[in-house]
Amino acid sequence: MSNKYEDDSLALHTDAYQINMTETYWHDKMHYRKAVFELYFRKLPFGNGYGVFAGLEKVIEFVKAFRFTESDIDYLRNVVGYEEEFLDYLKEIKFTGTIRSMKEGELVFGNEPILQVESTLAEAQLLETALLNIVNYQTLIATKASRIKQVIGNQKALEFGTRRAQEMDAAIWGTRAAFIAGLDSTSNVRAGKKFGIPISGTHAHSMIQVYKNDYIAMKKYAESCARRKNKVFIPLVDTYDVLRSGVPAAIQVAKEFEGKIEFTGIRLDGGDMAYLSKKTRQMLDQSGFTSTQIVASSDLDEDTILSLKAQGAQIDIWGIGTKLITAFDQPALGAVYKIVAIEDEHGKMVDTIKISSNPEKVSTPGMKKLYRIVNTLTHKSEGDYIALQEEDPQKEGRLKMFHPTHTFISKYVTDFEARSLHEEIFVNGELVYENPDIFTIQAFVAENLNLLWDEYQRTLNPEEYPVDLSQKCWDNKMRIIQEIKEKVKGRTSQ
Ligand SMILES: Nc1ncnc2c1ncn2[C@@H]1O[C@H](COP(=O)(O)OP(=O)(O)OP(=O)(O)O)[C@@H](O)[C@H]1O
Ligand SMILES: O=P(O)(O)OC[C@H]1O[C@H](OP(=O)(O)OP(=O)(O)O)[C@H](O)[C@@H]1O
Ligand SMILES: O=C(O)c1cccnc1
Repeated sequence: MSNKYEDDSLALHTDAYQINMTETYWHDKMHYRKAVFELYFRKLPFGNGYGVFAGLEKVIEFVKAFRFTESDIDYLRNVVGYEEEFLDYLKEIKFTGTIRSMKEGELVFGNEPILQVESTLAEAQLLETALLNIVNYQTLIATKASRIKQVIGNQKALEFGTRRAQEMDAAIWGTRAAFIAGLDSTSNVRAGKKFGIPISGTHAHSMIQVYKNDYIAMKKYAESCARRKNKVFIPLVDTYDVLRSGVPAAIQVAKEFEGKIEFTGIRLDGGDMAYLSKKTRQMLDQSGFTSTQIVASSDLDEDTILSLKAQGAQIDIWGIGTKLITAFDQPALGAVYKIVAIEDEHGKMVDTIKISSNPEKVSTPGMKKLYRIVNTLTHKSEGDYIALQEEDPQKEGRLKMFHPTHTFISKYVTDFEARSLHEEIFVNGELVYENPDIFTIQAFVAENLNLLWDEYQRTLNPEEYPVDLSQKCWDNKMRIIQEIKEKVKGRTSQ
């Protein structure tokens, strides 16, 4: 081992600047002031019409365990040399605040708070990097998986990506995110054990290469399948020649082992999979194996799957690896963590804002609540609605919803239910929320998608889903922007 520190606590899984800022606040006696931060992204990934939130389970694990260990303190002393009293303060720090969050599997859109941290300034600041790290990755993968699932429909999808994932944690948590967004199983056995995700597995080309012959390898494999409880036999048929060797060998072995194995499928991993799957289907059917399914894998994503389906490929099950687990076409979600309110010297909460020349990047100040406005006649969502904490949109008989930058785009909604999208996860440092099991979360995603019109769900050029501010929230934002402009003007004219 290249280091002399005995543990690897996660409190240091942060950017150095977070500790630098915390030290400044501590020295200035600002560290204990109450602050509110919000985590959100601005733009949906992959041009998708919605995102699927994942990451809360790991956020809970992280916050629960958040403590600097002796060796963390030693390390900070040795490499930065922070003053001892500050290190003493860090030694004692743990999370004492409140976290509100969307539930895992909730649909999420740009510019709405996924998660809010209300705590001391120091604690809230020190959580930033890890929270973003977790939510950015898992939400990205869940969203990619949901796109793939849109195209696959009711057919089965198997997650195969571990070998290509950006390291071990990404494989484990990525496959969990993919499962909650609608995939059916994982090839990662540890993820199966850790999260209860169903596991599945066929075999690799190497096994055929070892025996140098499709028929002999498949026969040996069938013998071992026959010894297993589930008896499942899914040979890979494309090592040498799909139609002349792989499929005929699989059929021959399946006939010889009839009653001893379950010939549930064959796997195709290359070549022209539209053509090969159609021919394979014919061969299986002609041999009486009409219920044996065709599994396809090989660099699949929503585009290749859509194209294969359009070509009439006879594929029943899709194995998806690299392009899903690495979010190949967009490797990062840009979620940010912004302070929206801070306690002043009189104990009063004051709203804060970050101005940008790009209107879409100006943060929305204040402590806010997030609602999904569900039309009670159509049972579809009219959009999401961000209101100030003291407001209750459900009390409005006629709710005005308008676009926060193009305000002339507006509508009134009358028959609606304003569903609050935030749950309390921690209250005053206590964990008060129990995350549901992964099957419940998966069902929750499907339920949530039912609330969205198809126009928001298509994978290509979906309609923009409304995420609106209440009039009061919008007025508050404009007032604060105006105040800041006045202040800046005052300074430049001095
Ligand atoms: N009929 C098809 N239409 C569109 N895309 C296809 C079709 N058949 C296969 N593909 C996709 O084309 C790509 C195939 O690329 P490539 O030819 O490099 O791989 P391969 O045939 O699997 O070869 P190998 O097995 O040697 O890696 C994969 O992404 C695969 O999913
Ligand atoms: O293509 P992906 O979507 O990433 O799916 C996973 C891939 O991993 C395996 O290939 P690999 O070449 O690693 O091993 P093999 O010898 O089993 O083909 C498998 O055959 C898939 O092609
Ligand atoms: O079980 C499989 O077929 C599998 C697993 C991981 C990667 N590729 C294929």
